[in-house]
Amino acid sequence: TNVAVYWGQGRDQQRLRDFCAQTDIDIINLGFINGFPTQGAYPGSNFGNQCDGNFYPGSDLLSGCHQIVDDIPICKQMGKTIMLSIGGAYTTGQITNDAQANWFADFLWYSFGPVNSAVADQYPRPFGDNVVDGFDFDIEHGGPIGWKTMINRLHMRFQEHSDKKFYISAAPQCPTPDAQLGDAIASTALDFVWVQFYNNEGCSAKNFVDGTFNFDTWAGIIASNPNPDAKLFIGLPAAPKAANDGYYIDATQVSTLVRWYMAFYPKVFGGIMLWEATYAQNNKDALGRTYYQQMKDILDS
Ligand SMILES: CNC(=O)NC(=N)Nc1ccccc1
Repeated sequence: TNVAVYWGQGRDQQRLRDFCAQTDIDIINLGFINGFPTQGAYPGSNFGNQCDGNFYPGSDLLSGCHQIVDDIPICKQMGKTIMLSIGGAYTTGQITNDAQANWFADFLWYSFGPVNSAVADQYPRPFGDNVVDGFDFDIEHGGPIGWKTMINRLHMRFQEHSDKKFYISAAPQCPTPDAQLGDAIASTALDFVWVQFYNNEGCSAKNFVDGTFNFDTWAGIIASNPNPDAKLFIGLPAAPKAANDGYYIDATQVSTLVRWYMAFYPKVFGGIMLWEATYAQNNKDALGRTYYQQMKDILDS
C-alpha cells in the first residue's frame, strides 16, 4: 500500500527532489493546474514558491519551473509516481462544454505527457521533456461538467501510447455522491481515488469515533468502478493546520482506523493520501518522525 502526498502549495516548501528522496513517499501529486482554459487557450498553473514567475505570453501558465524540470528525473530514478494535479481549492475558469474539455485534456497530454514532435509547434512543454505518470483531478467546486469528458479523452490518448502506463486519479470530498466528481468516478476507469476525509462534517476520518466516517460507502463506489483494480486511499490532513479546525487526527487514531479498513477491504484499500507534503514534513512526533513516516509505519505494520 502507498503513501501519496500533494506537493506544490506548501508554505516555504522545499524543492521536489527533497520529497522524492523520502523512501516513505510513493506518489506525489504536483499541484496545481488551477486555471481552466477556454478552447484554444493555455491553462493556468501555480506551484507556490517553485517557479521563476515567468509565464507563457498572454497566459497564466508558468514557463520557468526550472527546479521541477531538474527534479522530476530524480523522482523517476527514485521510483516515484508523479501525477499532475488539476484543480485545488483556488481555481479560475470553468469547463462548460465537451469541446473545451477535450481541448483541456489534449493540452495536458501534449504538454505534460510524452514528447511528440508532430505537435511540438502547437503545445508548450512547461516541464521540458519530463513526462508525468498521470493526471489527478482535485475538483472542489463548480459542478460536474467536463470532468468525465476529460478523463475519457485522456484514456483515448493513453491508448495511442501503449508503451507506458498512464494513471488517472481523483480527490473527491467525502460527502457522496461528490458534486463535482461523482459521475466521473462512477463511470470512468480510475486508478486511484483519494477521498478527502476532512473538511466535511459527518463523513470525515475524525468521525470514525461517532460512526459516520463513510469509508464503507466509498469502498462500495470504488469496487464498482469500471477499473477492477481501482484503489481507494484514505485522505488525511498532515497536520492540525492543514485542514479546517478539528479534522486532524493523530497517528494513533489513524492506526486504529487504517488497520480496521485495510483488513476489511484488502482488495480496494490503496493506502493513505496526505494534504500536504510540507505540513507532513513539519509535523514530527517525539522520535522526530515526519507524519508521512508515521503513516508509512502504520501501513507496513
Ligand atoms: C487534496 N485536496 C485538498 O486537500 N484540498 C484542500 N485542502 N482544499 C482546501 C479546502 C478548504 C480550505 C483550504 C484548502
